[in-house]
Amino acid sequence: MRIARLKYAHSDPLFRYSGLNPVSVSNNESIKLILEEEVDVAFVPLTYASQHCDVVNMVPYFAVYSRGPVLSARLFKGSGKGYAAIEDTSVNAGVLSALMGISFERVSDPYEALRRYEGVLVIGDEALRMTALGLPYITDVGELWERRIGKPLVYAVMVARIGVSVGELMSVVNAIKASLNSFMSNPEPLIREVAGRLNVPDWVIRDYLMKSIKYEVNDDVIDGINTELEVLKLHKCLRVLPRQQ
Ligand SMILES: C=C(O[C@@H]1C=C(C(=O)O)C=C[C@H]1O)C(=O)O
Repeated sequence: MRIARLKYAHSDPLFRYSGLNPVSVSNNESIKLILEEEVDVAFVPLTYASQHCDVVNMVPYFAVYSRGPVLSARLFKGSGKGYAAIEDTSVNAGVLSALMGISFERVSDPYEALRRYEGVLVIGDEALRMTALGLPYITDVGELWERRIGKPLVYAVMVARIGVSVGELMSVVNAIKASLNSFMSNPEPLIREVAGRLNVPDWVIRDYLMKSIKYEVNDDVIDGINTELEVLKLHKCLRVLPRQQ
């Protein structure tokens, strides 16, 4: 099976020890690879999964979500007017639009944007670097969601193109499960590896991968997804594959 992972640090525990060889892509690219049939399985933002529910099913074992401060999705405080977001966000931008009633211009350089806007939404590894620098922020999206909604905030879901082999899919699920188990049983080597790559202190990645980001899908996560689709005004058409016994 051809597989796409998200390029951000949150997905390292899912794949680092999996033995799989996924292509590593941005949020916006991940759904394109599915639509172009370049990959069969991918982690994609919940927004795009729901917008393409005619093409994909959700695979209900792993997702990328948080319960509380996420560290990697923050509206950083700038010194100008209005709000901007980097290009590769739809989930976090949708959440802030829905909960704060704000809209975003799009920017490619978040540091430059801090001079021009009063708030700049940054996600992913660059947001972790800004968090590590202690840059002031208006809100952490995971923290805001927890306070206002009180359910899991799901950023990315695992999807498979409709019609792919369930047997092959389950071997991918098992490989990801094995990777997560390896990480959890001895987290420090990967924490150090990721911290070195991002050039941030180990504690930031330890907090991020051990406390902020969660992976395991359960009924609360499915319920959180349904609430999130309502809040973001997205279609509730995404089918969830039955779990194999
Ligand atoms: C929490 C994060 O999740 C990412 C943010 C997303 C978004 O804002 O659209 C979508 C999927 C995730 O890759 C992050 O990278 O900061």
